[in-house]
Amino acid sequence: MGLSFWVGVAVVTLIAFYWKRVFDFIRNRRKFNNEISKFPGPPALPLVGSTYLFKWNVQEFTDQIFEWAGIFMNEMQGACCLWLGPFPVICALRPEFVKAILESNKVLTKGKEYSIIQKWLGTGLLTSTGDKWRGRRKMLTPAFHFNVLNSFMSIYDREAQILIDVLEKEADTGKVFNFFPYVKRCALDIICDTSMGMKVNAQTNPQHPYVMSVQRLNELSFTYVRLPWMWFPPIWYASGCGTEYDTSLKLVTNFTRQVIEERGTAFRASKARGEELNFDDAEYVAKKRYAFLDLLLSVQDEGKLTDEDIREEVDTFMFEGHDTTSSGMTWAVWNLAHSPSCQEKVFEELDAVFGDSDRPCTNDDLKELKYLEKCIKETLRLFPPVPFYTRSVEEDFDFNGLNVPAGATILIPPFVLHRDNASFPDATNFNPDHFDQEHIKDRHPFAYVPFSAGPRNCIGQRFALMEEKTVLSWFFRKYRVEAGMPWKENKPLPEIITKPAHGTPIRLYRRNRQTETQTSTD
Ligand code: HEM
Repeated sequence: MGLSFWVGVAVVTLIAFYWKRVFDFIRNRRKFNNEISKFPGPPALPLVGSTYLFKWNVQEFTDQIFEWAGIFMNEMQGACCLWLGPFPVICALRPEFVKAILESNKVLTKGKEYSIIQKWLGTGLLTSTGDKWRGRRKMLTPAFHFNVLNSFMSIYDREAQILIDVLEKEADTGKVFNFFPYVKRCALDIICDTSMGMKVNAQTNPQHPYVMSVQRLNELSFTYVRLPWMWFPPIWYASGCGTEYDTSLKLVTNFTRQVIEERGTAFRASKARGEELNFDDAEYVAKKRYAFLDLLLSVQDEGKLTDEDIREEVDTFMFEGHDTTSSGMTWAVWNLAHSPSCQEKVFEELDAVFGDSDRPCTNDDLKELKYLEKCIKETLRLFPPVPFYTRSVEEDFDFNGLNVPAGATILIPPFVLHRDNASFPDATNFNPDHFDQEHIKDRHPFAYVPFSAGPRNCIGQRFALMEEKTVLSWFFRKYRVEAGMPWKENKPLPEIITKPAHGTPIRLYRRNRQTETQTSTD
């Protein structure tokens, strides 16, 4: 008897043995497909889904997303289905649906795409779920106590001043240069110091191996998320991405482990001297200059965290806490470079608060910088640093009779929601007045969700706004910018973190009457 006979016998035996499971699987899959097929969406083929339609060029892909969103926004309560290979992704295109998802305590688990960053971040706050996430969220919330954030002001301020200094060489040359890498290194220095109490000095030492590896991990993670065939390890490794990812990962995680060890030794020594962590005493916190890591070490002392638990949380802050803010700041500079009248209003506000002094920026100053804040918020609207985020549906989710079956993924795309003219008149243009109180009150609160919302919102929101305001206040105290490329030519690339396709090409001028008069006659 030939091999095919025995294979046939094996298959029949397996089916006979597992018939109930096979039967349940087929029945559930049919029910699932039936539910999903009710959602409108671009055409899909078996196995490849809609990916065969995807434009290869990321910029063209961005345009394609907007085109599809425009078509499906007004159907099925703003829900449509995009098949990413064999996986259906339900996209939430209207604020009412977004609210139902983000406020729900049932849809808290992140989507499958987060698996690539899990290799780096483990199951830290961003990627964990269930009781682990709840426990960690409770544990980490005190780290964002306003006394702690206020104590970070001196770090934001110091790094902003270094940024101003390193930019000196670009000022008044009349040459176009890319501002983005400068602000990125500034944000990286800020997050290293605030989360680990460690200075990597990326602004003055850009070739630092840690700095370069963090950058590479972010880029490779996006390649993984966008190309579903990379989810198969043989292809991921054959492409070279897998090996490069692993090498960068080793370097980054070893660096964090070493910092934890060193800081842990210092922490235990101070504890032996009788010093206790106390966030309620503002003066004490300011003097001690805690990093997030110190809070984690104090919790470890109570036996609640291992070294590896601490590592995943520190790396989560590193991942979430610098690409996001640098994206926000670089786009803000880009927008203001294209809006001289708005830039002028920023100058007026800054001059009213600081005059021509070079004194540090304080938390009280930040409260005065209301127009700058509107510019930052408007930038987060047009170019949300996190362009989309996802949730895994673990039990059927009902919204006004619309059933999203268990097993589906829901995608929330601030990038699309924020450009809906129904919520933001003239939505594709930069206009800080969108954040005037009278406009905010007329808008659905979930039409604007750059930091997500509900129980899994961004824990670093206040940190981010304080950092961006401080750095930009220094930048515009010192410099005036002009755009080095037309607005429409520099499209946003909705990678894991939104980036400008051509960087941030600008010309920089010192803010003083003499040079401003000179450049205006150039
Ligand atoms: C402009 C800057 C920032 C933006 C736009 C932003 C945006 C977001 C968004 C949209 C989420 C939800 C992601 C999801 O559901 O998958 C999130 C979560 C998170 N963010 Fe941010 N973020 C920013 C800055 C920061 C900073 C500075 C930190 C830390 C210092 C931080 C730490 C986190 C953490 C830990 C989470 C996970 C929270 C949880 O699941 O409980 N973020 N952020």
